Amino acid sequence: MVRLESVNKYFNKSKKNEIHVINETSLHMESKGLVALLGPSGCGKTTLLNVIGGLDKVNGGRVFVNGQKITGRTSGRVDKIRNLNIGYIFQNYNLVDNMTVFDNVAIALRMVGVKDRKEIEDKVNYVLEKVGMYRYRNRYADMLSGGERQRVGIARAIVKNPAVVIADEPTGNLDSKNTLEVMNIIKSISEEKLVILVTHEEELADFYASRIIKLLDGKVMSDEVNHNSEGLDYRVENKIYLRDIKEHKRLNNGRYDIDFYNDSEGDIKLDIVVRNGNIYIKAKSDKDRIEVVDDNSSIEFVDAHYRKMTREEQTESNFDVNRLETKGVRKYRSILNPFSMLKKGFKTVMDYNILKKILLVGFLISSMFITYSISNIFGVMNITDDEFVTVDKSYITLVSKKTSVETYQKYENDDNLKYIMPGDSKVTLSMPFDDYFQTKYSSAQLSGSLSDSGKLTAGDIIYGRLPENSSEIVVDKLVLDKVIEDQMTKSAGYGTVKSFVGGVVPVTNMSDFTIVGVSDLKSPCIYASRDMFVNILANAQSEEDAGMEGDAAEASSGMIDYTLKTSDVSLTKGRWPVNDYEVVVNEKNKDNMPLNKEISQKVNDKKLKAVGYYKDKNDSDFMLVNNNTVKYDLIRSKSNVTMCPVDKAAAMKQFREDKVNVKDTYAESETQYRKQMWSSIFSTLVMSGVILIISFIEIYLIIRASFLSRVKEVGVYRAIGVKKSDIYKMFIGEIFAITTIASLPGFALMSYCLYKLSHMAYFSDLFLVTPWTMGICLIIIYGLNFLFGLLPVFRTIRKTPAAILSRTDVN
Ligand SMILES: Nc1ncnc2c1ncn2[C@@H]1O[C@H](COP(=O)(O)OP(=O)(O)OP(=O)(O)O)[C@@H](O)[C@H]1O
Repeated sequence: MVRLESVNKYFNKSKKNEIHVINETSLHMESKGLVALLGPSGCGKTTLLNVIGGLDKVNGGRVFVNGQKITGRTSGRVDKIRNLNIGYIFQNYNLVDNMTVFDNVAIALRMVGVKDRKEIEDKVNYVLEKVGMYRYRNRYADMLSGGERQRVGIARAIVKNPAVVIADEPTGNLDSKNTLEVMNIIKSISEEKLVILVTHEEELADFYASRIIKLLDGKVMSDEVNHNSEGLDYRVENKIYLRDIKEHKRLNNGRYDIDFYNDSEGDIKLDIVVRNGNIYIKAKSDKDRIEVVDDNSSIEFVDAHYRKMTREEQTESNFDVNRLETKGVRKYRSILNPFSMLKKGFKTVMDYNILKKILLVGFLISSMFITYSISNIFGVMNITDDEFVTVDKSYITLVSKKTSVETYQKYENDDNLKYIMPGDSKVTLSMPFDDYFQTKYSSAQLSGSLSDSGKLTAGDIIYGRLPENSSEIVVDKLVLDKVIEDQMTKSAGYGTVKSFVGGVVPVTNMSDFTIVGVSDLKSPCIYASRDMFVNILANAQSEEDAGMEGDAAEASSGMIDYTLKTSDVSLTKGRWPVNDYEVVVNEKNKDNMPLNKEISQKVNDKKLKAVGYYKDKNDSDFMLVNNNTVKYDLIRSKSNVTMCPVDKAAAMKQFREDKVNVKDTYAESETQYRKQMWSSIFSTLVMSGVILIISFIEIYLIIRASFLSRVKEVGVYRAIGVKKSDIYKMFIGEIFAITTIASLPGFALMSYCLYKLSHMAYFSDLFLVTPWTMGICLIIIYGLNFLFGLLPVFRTIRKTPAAILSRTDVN
């Protein structure tokens, strides 16, 4: 049944304090009988049992249990063999403290695959009754005395009816009465099974054992069949044998019948009072202690002489091993399924003491930190178009400080370009708030990139409609979004993008434009008719002077398309400037600007020719030229040319091949913005990184602290044969419960706050609160808790059960 072949075991091998605790031991034990291992303390008895029971590894030799080798095999395999074959009674009980007596015993049955509740109940109750613990079956193990715990440990070992029972000092903590009861049970088990017993009490071994092996310093000193002694001289302290007491006096006068037994020398002085049916006894000397013996007391008076226990009395034990025969096929089983795993996890957390519950606040805080940091990192990394895009996304820019009109005209006729315009296309149109008196003198500054309304289709418009004539414009939502953030705009009644539809936008020297539609093309554009571009560029504020008020907005050179003014001024002499480089000036200048003569003002390095005079009641002094001349003036005064290509990529390629300096405005502004943002992103990353690391350390420390107090529990579970996977499950369930109870609310709270913040203009770019960023936060929170939580479990569980227990053995 159990065979050891040249087994060697060392502790602290190759170190100064090396102990050769099992020394070349070979033994063979049959499938029945009670084998007692005797020897002085520290000679290696427990270690030998651990090796046989698969709780510890050997350094050499082989061990077989029930024909199966348990040395040199995986821990899972060893667990299986020992669970199905061995019942272990531990010297220090190894009960699971937070389980009831019943559950401590029942777990052994569940592990060998017994599922039927009734069967479990019958067997557990039977063994508990036999070891005298039935009435305590619902008590938690940590409320039991040492002797009671030992009896539960015995019940657990035998309940599964194992082929081998290993008993390490099973009676070490029992009084003599219980010792005999337990030994009688063990003896009756050994009639059918193999029991290996370690005991210090030689007389017990002599009486009960069928074979006695004596060990010394790890070696077998003797190994003999025990010719059992006749009787067991084992005095039971709680029985007082009255006939062995030397002095006996009797007082019997009819009314009083008192027996007095005394084995002490001194005087006995007592007052006995009987009153109202109660008996009061008072010792006259302080030294005498009085103990009342009644039905509930553990002391028993026996009206006989003490005698050794006889073989017949020993076999009187009515322990019936057959009642423990399991019905189904025995199988090494997991004791937890996903449901019970979670249930146990939540229960464990709920049962935490107050200190541990306070530690849970740490999880709450760290999950808040993690959520904050992750959302912050994503927020600053997530650069959206509206943060940097300033011109129509389809535009490219010809980079040139000064462009010649000839070059400009060449590109104007290029088939690859839909249209071009001088400068960077950015304009600012002022829309005055005329609706209310209070806001009359303020205006909304609509800054955007001038773009062709002809490109729009009805599907691009989210409010209003497409323009129908050249005085109607469409503004993109991106432009308006920036404007409505302003409090003044809101109080002027323009709190929504939609409210801008119908807004009137005056441009100096031109007739008013009306906003007829709002587009949503994520391009910051003001869409107007292409014919209007030159005049808008010449008369509207450019981006730089957008901040200035009033007249500063006027075209700096004072050159105006005469068609815009024909109704305001009257031509007094000459004709309108239909040809390029012709000009009509105010008649007050006629003396120094003679008709049909070149004047000193130049456009495109060419002198203008005065072809007429106008009269204006406002006494203005602008130069009226044709649209081309205005354009030439713009070309020469502005750096860069904005181009709208038919196909951006193809145009860029072509320009690069021709070595023309063009840039993809959208791509470049993105790169530039990213560069500019990097410094702030970097500092955010560092801060968030530090917060994350602090959170990780916090989680690790909390779980580690919590786990250290649990190492013993893990050792106990491993020792009684619970699968490694079940121990992982227990902790997974617990970590899941901790995370759900403590971290999840922290995450939810922080997500809610960040969500609110991210809807405020100032914070909107700082935090990204989307389902997927929050999903990532959750994964990180649960993932980290599992990782750090299972790390100490993993490190501990790799050790043998004996090694885990030896670290925590304080009993
Ligand atoms: N994990 C361990 N690491 C180092 N030494 C150990 C370890 N476990 C036991 N020992 C030592 O090995 C020797 C044998 O210990 P073991 O517990 O097997 O003896 P024992 O005969 O069962 O003693 P006792 O009768 O007191 O229980 C002892 O000297 C003990 O100190």
